[in-house]
Amino acid sequence: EPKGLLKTRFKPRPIIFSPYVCTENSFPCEGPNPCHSPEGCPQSYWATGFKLTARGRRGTHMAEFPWELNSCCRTKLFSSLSCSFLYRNVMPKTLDGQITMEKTPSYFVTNEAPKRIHSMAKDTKLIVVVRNPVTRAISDYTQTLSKKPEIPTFEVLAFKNRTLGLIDASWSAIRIGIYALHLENWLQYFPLSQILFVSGERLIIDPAGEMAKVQDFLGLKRIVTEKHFYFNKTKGFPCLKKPEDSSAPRCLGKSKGRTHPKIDPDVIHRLRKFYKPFNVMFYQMTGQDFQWEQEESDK
Ligand SMILES: Nc1ncnc2c1ncn2[C@@H]1O[C@H](COP(=O)(O)OS(=O)(=O)O)[C@@H](OP(=O)(O)O)[C@H]1O
Repeated sequence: EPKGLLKTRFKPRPIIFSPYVCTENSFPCEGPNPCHSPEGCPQSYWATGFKLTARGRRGTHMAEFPWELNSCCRTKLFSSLSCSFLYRNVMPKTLDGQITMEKTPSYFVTNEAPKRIHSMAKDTKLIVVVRNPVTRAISDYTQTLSKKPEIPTFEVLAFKNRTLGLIDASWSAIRIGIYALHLENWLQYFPLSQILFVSGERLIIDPAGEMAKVQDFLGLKRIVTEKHFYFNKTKGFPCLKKPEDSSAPRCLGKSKGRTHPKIDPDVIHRLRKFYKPFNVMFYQMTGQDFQWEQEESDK
């Protein structure tokens, strides 16, 4: 069974995973493939492509997708397929009472995504998980570092000119955290009422609270509640209690909650100053105060 299929026991509204966004016949993924690394995406998938045989229209073909690839590679592969009508045609249909979900973090910062998604389905509901952009940048860097240990330090990458304190806003780890900028792009196509902003910080402290907002936003009954979570101290994250269809509790994987490197406090301070006006703008745009200015220290 495909791993990416988001199944749910919350009948009568099962959720299926059906990732396609593109309505234009273009290839959105340009530039080097970040998944081309020994521990990343196997080169052979890119060299030969995978078997996409449309055996039926109701999901059997999904098994042909190389779900064993990591999420980065799957996203890359999805992106390359998303503009193919073949791909679109072989996706399972969304049946009555089902919600189709697609989870690709990079869409939030992809210029063409709002227009494409809007032209595909203008009533799409959008959920964005945001966290303090400084912590986000460090987390992003930590993830890259885990794959490429030879990269320069965070402090080096963060600045165009450190003496002048000039932040390098073109570095993706930093650029992605300028949420107001990206949101502006989405608001050209979608009203704010169609976008839910989930606090990444609150998702850890109060997962049930954030999930309640998600369920309300999607028009679902509040089925996921406090009773489904417990806090795993070792992991530092909430975990799901024993799911009905499995014997073990479910925590986030090894790639979540990596220890972040210790960053020079001056650099943190400079970054906080850099983000402050953008954060304030973001709070005004969303009508939500995420309180990132109040966090005293980073992880
Ligand atoms: N459910 C939930 N609640 C709170 N925080 C979460 C959750 N899922 C992922 N994370 C944290 O988000 C950071 C990036 O996660 P991902 O690896 O999933 O990102 S990505 O999809 O690969 O881009 C990464 O942050 P750090 O661990 O601080 O580096 C994840 O731990």
